Amino acid sequence: MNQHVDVLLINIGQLLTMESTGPRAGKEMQQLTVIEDATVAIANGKIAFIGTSESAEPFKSEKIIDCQGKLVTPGLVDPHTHVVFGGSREHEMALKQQGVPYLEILKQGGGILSTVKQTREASEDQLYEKARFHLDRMLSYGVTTVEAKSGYGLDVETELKQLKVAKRLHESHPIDLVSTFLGAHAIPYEYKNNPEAFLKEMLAMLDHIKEEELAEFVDIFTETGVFTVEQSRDYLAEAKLKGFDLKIHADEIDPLGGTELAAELGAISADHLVGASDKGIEMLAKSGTIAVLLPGTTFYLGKETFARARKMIDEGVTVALATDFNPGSCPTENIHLIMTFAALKLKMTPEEIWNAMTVNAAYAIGRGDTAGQLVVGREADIVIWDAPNYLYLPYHYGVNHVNSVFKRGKIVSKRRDIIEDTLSTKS
Ligand SMILES: N=CN[C@@H](CCC(=O)O)C(=O)O
Ligand SMILES: [Zn+2]
Repeated sequence: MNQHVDVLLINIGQLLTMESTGPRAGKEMQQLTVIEDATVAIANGKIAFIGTSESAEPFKSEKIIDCQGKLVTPGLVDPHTHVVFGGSREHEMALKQQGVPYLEILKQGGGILSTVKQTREASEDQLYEKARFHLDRMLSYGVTTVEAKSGYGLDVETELKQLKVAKRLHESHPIDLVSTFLGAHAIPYEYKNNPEAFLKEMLAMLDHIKEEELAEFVDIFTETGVFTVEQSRDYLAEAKLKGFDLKIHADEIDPLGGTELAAELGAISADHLVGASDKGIEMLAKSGTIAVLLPGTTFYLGKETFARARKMIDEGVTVALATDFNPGSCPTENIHLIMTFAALKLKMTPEEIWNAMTVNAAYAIGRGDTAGQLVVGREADIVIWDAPNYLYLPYHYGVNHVNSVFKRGKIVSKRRDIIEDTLSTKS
């Protein structure tokens, strides 16, 4: 008897399974399992079959989707975003054009601190609606799992408000959200002359955050004029003792040594890394700390020098890519654009880019076992692309290539009606 499944995707031109037993480091990032002329069967929200059409057993389904030779992949994972925030910062564009540096705007009370003011003023519901709008857009780009940082409160009440919004969105939005506590994102005005006392106040929140399951990771912005390497080390060591995995905004603008610190503390990821030293890169390769690179930010900050992705990969580092979506240094949800930046500015190959946005991105936020791969028995988070092959996305830039997005086997975003759903049986 033909096995009954809920959805059958047939006539897939190219299928990337991204199947992997762990994060892919260095040269392994060149590996890609590509199945030509493939079929995927979905039952109870999970993948029931994946393979060539020829090898597919006869299935029965009320929903057969003819993929018309298109590319099909796992849902993308965005492992570094600041998606919950109030307001916007378009007025900073003119300052940028005049050449005022990012850290100077922050020093003058703008930048992150401007978003802090707007986030403090917003109600929980306002923040929820605004973040939902941005998440809908991310979903439309084929992103099915997202990391979300707090860090625009810099006080107990607003940091908790942001984390609660992320939790509510995780429960209500098709995208899965993974939360990071970034209370140490900047020094608030109230603590201008006493950053240590501020860090203490943020650390005092950790027990409550753990109890209420409001975040899995603790992050800090280690940067000139923000937190020093020494302050970051003490802060993160304490967070680790309290059972949190660690992340660092490391060497984004000035090469202070945040990369080395991330490796030393066994952080799950070190993010940005534009100024990472040779030693830092070597240490990342040894510690297995994932390098989350954010070329959209480097572009938007108007920098000429990008993170040394080639050196990292050549030396055996595990690299992931993310949008860094936020209202200041990278206001875009367009992860396809990040693919193109990764190709042209980081000189990453298409194979490395796909690994960096699926398998490795999932491992960078502790979701390696559930997201970023299409494997029998896993949840069916799948994207059908209006593209003939995986090379096409970094190549044709600046636009949205998604045809349809499935989350747990259900279509949650459908941009084009060219796929025919037919009521029939394939045997
Ligand atoms: N650099 C620190 N944090 C963010 C930017 C936040 C902002 O400018 O609002 C980042 O990752 O780029
Ligand atoms: Zn960030």
